[in-house]
Amino acid sequence: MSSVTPSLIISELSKDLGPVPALNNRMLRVLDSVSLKALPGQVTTLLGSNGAGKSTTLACAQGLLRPEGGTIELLGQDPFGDNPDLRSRVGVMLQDGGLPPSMRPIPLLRHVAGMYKKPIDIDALITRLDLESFGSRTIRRLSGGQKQRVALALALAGDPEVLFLDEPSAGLDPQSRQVVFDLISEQRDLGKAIVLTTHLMDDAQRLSDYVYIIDKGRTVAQGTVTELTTLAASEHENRPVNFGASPSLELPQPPAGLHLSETAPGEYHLTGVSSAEHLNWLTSWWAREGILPTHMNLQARSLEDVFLEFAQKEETV
Ligand SMILES: Nc1ncnc2c1ncn2[C@@H]1O[C@H](COP(=O)(O)OP(=O)(O)OP(=O)(O)O)[C@@H](O)[C@H]1O
Repeated sequence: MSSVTPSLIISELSKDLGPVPALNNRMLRVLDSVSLKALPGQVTTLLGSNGAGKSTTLACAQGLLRPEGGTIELLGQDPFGDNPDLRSRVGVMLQDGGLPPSMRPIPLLRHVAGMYKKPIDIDALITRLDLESFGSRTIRRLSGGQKQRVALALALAGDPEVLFLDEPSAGLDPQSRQVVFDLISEQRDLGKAIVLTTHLMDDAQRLSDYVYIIDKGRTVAQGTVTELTTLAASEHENRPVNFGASPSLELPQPPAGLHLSETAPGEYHLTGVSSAEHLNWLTSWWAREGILPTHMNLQARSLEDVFLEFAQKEETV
């Protein structure tokens, strides 16, 4: 990571919640040594399954939940300290919305914006998020996706330096999702530090500058999407190759660890590829037999592959 001053630094965070009846009313350790940094001008993503501890991490980072251990520095300050100005520099979109059910979205948004010294251009935001299309309804009558859009608008109202977005695309239709993604990217380009949570690999892959994979309350991996996908490729050793050639080729016996098959007439699939030698074996066979493939690709690993491997690895530890 670069030498830019992080907007958020979390070190060795631990948090207990409960008491939990299923644990004889003992407390449950939901965060265990989570550390992360979020830089301005970047989308930092906490990626993890349901219950991994993402929302709890965000709640601690915002000063809403006091941790049992570890330190948090938000815009250089202690989020639990007496610093009223800090709140106005941070925008929050909670998972459950936390919106007042009897209010209408637009008056609420204007009211909230009025509380900030330098609010964002509210009219432009209303248009971008198409809030007018359901503006006459109270919040309790809005759909889940409509509430999400209102919650995002409220988070942006004060033109904050740091944005905490808990599952920002949950429940959105494809069009609204695109609008939300565009808004997040624009805020990032304006230099805001965006910390978002998701369990959706596609969202993480599309939006993130830096990803922390959280599993069972621990940070199990971190890096840019490229770093994570290439790291896992070298560690876990399987980059399948697909190629097309004449149908029903006589397939040679590949070296140990590789498996070659014809998946459809003229379509072939080689799994277990983990080194240049494996590709050399493949192309040597082609050269020997005079095979010129019609197409070939080395299957890129997705964040999902990486995520599943880390989650599996944790289970077997
Ligand atoms: N008040 C509570 N008492 C006991 N356990 C709790 C409480 N709140 C949350 N938990 C537990 O803490 C763990 C982490 O929850 P958290 O909401 O942080 O996960 P998450 O990663 O945000 O999940 P999701 O993607 O489902 O929102 C879960 O196992 C959850 O059941």
